[in-house]
Amino acid sequence: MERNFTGPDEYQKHFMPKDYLATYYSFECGSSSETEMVKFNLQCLHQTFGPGGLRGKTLIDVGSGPTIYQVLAACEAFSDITLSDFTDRNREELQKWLSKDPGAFDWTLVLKFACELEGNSRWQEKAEKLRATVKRVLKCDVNMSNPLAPVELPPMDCVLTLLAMECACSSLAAYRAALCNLASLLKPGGHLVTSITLQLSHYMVGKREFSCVSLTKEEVEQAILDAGLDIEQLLHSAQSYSTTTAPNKGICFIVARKRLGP
Ligand SMILES: C[S@@+](CC[C@H](N)C(=O)[O-])C[C@H]1O[C@@H](n2cnc3c(N)ncnc32)[C@H](O)[C@@H]1O
Repeated sequence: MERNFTGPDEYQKHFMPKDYLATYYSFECGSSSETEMVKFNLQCLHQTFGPGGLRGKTLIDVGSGPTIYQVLAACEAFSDITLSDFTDRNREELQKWLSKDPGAFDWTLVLKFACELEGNSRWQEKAEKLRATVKRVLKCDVNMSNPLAPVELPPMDCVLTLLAMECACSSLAAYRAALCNLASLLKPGGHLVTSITLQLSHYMVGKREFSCVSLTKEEVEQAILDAGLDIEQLLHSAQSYSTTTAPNKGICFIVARKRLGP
């Protein structure tokens, strides 16, 4: 394990959903680096799950954090969505939005942008559709061979994970092992959809610094192949966060398919 790795206990104690959401998802000043990163992911997700894209019944989003933007496109293509995260606070924040708690984060601007991509303006209907499609919110740890233990779900049609694996893993070896853990949740022929910030060593949540494993595009590609998946699409962008919040060097969005045999 690398020095100064932010492990599960620190996430549980110090990762504050409100600080994370305020920094990365305020979506207010249209041209901030943070907003552009959200738009990049929403555009890739729309391409992946929009017309002619992936379809299926079951999808799990792993390392959801306190966010729902990542399943706005997928809820039109999958009928049973599971959200999951390691920390209690993040799962509580998700439940607040799902149950329309008045203290929940306001996703209106992001919902409107996702609907614009789909060519409709009915963002309230989209919110209701997503609430109806999310069937459960589970605890997960990507570093365990069954990340959902003790829960066991039937093999999934799709595993989604955005901006989480590089935060949850202490080294390249741990990232490679965690990808195998995620692949084990998939049916043969099922899809992994992932977005990874490249060469990011740490990021800020409020005044706290959280570590990441710094990955290159080539390391991510090789890890996916070695986890038994074929890459069907890879979108690489130089887009990055503000250097003071998360000094990454680009981002990679990948769609990969689990091989049918060994
Ligand atoms: C940068 S946030 C990403 C959240 C969200 N997916 C997004 O796109 O904004 C990283 C997330 O990884 C989660 N995490 C950290 N360690 C983890 C682990 N071992 N297993 C699963 N999730 C973990 C954290 O709780 C946090 O929500």
